[in-house]
Amino acid sequence: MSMVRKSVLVFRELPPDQLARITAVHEVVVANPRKPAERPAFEAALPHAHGLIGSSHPVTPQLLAQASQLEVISSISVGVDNYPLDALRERGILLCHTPGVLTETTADTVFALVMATSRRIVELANHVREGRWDRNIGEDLFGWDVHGKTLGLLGFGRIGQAVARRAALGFGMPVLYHSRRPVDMPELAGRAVHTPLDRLLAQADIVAAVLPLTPQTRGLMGAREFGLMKPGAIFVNGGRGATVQEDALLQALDQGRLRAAGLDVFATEPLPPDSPLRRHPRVTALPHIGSATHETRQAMAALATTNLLQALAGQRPQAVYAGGA
Ligand SMILES: NC(=O)c1ccc[n+]([C@@H]2O[C@H](COP(=O)([O-])OP(=O)(O)OC[C@H]3O[C@@H](n4cnc5c(N)ncnc54)[C@H](O)[C@@H]3O)[C@@H](O)[C@H]2O)c1
Ligand SMILES: O=C(O)[C@H](O)CO
Repeated sequence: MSMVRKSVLVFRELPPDQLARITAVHEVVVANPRKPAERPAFEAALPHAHGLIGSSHPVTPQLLAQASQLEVISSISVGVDNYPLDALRERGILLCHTPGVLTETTADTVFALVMATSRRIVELANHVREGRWDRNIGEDLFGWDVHGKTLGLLGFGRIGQAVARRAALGFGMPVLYHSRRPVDMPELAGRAVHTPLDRLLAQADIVAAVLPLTPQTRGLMGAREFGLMKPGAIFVNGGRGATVQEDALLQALDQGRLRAAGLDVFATEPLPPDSPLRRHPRVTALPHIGSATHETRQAMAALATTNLLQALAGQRPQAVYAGGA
């Protein structure tokens, strides 16, 4: 790799071993703009930065305009909705991300939400914790079987396919999926069927979204779509919050149309303190933990660091989302 020292701005904490790989080659400033005390250092470093590495902070076109030296942004995420794709393309700035290394972990989280909502795991664990388990439970606390139910997947990329494997092979669930194009998955032997959105919503018992946020998917699930779902169905979201119109979801829950919702992602994160989704009795809400295990976050940081170092050395990075000459 090239030994030309460049300037790197780390805008989210990196594990020490990955930070050391960068400091061995480049000048590094670590400053998280989400922390008010670190914001001035972030702003001071931005005009000199050749590389940015981090996640969770929206890189606006205004912010990008200040980064006049920028060659690469290496995101520690697979989702790239925080970045201004057109402006990056226009300036020939590379955008790298971390596909693949978080697929299985995120699929585990999505499936955990399917299980938790169907079997009322959090609600019933609280029942025990709060000292209310004083007799055999009755029908009012029974759950709903997962095995054998029809799963509808919105999005059938890396994560959608990993969820489908769990569902079809582990739980005997027929899978319907909605995606931009049909996918050949020989290991599922026809048990995952490409299906138009409206038909999927009408036929699935459990609908799980694992979509990226794009202009086409923003607000995809609204009142009409929740209205098409089977009465008593479950909705899970492990993709991006803004693909769902949250008011419409709340209405479907309050009207008793939906049995429950399991959500890892929200239109605004962290979820505002007064959001009804925080305390709704039929909602299992998680703080965006899809990929949040020690092993996976380490693998994401390592891949993002490799992407950054390769780009700054003039090589084609391992996982480029867009851009570059
Ligand atoms: N909850 C989490 O912590 C977490 C973790 C990882 C990823 N994610 C989110 O999950 C998304 C998917 O990740 P992936 O690795 O599976 O991505 P991917 O690119 O492999 O798959 C995306 C899928 O969405 C489909 N799609 C895209 N636009 C569509 C549209 N307009 N209509 C129908 N289908 C459409 C594609 O056809 C594809 O099947 C990421 O972009 C990210 O936003 C969330
Ligand atoms: O897109 C991703 O990688 C996840 O949401 C984690 O940020």
